[in-house]
Amino acid sequence: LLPTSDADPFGPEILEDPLPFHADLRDAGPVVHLSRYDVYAMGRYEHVHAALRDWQGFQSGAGVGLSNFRTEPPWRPPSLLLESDPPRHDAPRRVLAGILAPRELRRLREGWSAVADELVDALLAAGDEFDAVPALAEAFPLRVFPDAVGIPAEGRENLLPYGDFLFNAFGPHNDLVAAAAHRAPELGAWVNARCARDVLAPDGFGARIWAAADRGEITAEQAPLVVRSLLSAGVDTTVQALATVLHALATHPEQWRRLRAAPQLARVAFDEAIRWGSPVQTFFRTATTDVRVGDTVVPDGRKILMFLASANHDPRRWTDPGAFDLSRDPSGHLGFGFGIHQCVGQHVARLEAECLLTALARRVETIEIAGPTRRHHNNTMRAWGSLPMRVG
Ligand code: HEM
Ligand SMILES: CC(C)Cc1ccc(C(=O)O)cc1
Repeated sequence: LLPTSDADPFGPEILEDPLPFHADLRDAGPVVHLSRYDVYAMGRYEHVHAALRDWQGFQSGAGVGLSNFRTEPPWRPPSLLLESDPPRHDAPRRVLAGILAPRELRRLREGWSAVADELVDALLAAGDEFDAVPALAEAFPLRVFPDAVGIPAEGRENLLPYGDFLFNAFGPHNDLVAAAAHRAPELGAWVNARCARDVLAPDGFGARIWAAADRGEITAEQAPLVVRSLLSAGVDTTVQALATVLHALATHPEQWRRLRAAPQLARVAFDEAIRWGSPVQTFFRTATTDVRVGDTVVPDGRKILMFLASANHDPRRWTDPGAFDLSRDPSGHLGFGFGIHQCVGQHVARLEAECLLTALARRVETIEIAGPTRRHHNNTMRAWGSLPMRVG
């Protein structure tokens, strides 16, 4: 018998605190029918992991949001990576994986570390209390990533509302989407204009995508869409992942002390925070045939909602999943996805985190929450609106 629930995972109660719902979802079985949206939800590590591996059975080409591209027009031209299946997915993925490979990022490390050091020094000079969301989690990615892509300086403040709308748009057309829908056309036009070859700096990620088109690895028509993928996925995600790791360290002093004693733990701290907090909470796949999950058959064409955050707390896979623990090996977490669509920008994110956390660990002895924290609700992202912080 297929368990069913009328819960609303995109409503304010669950967006504010999803953990009880995740526990109920895992306990109910491998698949639960969500009657409110007529979709199939998976919360256990084993099944989310298996579905992400099985790109033939669980496709991305019909969109990774609630909207089914087989029946509804997407609000923007589909991504050649995120919303594509092989073979269309292959060349754009290969190009971007090459440009964002760890060895290609080495040239950025020195400059990004210097920006992180400067940012932390300036913050400490201004006082010992600040809101870590604007002052660190937003400021650092916005200082280094748009430059690395090579977009012009003006208007970069559009990147965050564009991302917020994009991540809301993967969910239902609820109040969160309605509140920002009026800005979508203007934000979309602004982002699209920054994917054109002539506005991109000669040595950034964007120019390297266009150079791949010159070499025939992708077409000239595909190049701007691949640049758009960077501007879509590369900002809000790292902002909220940095906010997540800063909140985790500020609320776990013993883990902060371990990081200070060994700053090389910065990368483990970041991945453990992504497992523990899962800034990207959910996204969908679409069944390409009648697919079996556990003893349930999900019919062809139906949407499957994958709860990465629940899988990252599944006690069948993790010991004491609720603990934020730098001695744990977080590898295998699903916070970057898994399989052919696994985050192609994860090394960029890890380098940003390493630079910022190392700068902090070297300059600050204690960090703690200094006032009421506030969540920012989004249909896909677990986000912080405000993290008042005190450093010592
Ligand atoms: C900590 C920060 C980040 C998190 C948590 C994150 C999370 C994810 C996840 C879960 C996926 C898989 C989506 C799916 O399977 O449908 C993904 C894919 C992707 N990410 Fe990230 N991401 C992060 C940072 C970045 C950055 C910095 C970039 C660009 C530089 C980026 C670019 C992409 C792209 C282009 C895809 C699509 C890959 C494909 O479909 O082949 N992400 N990301
Ligand atoms: C977690 C993912 C949904 C983040 C993401 C967003 C957008 C794109 C794109 O290719 O536009 C890729 C990845």
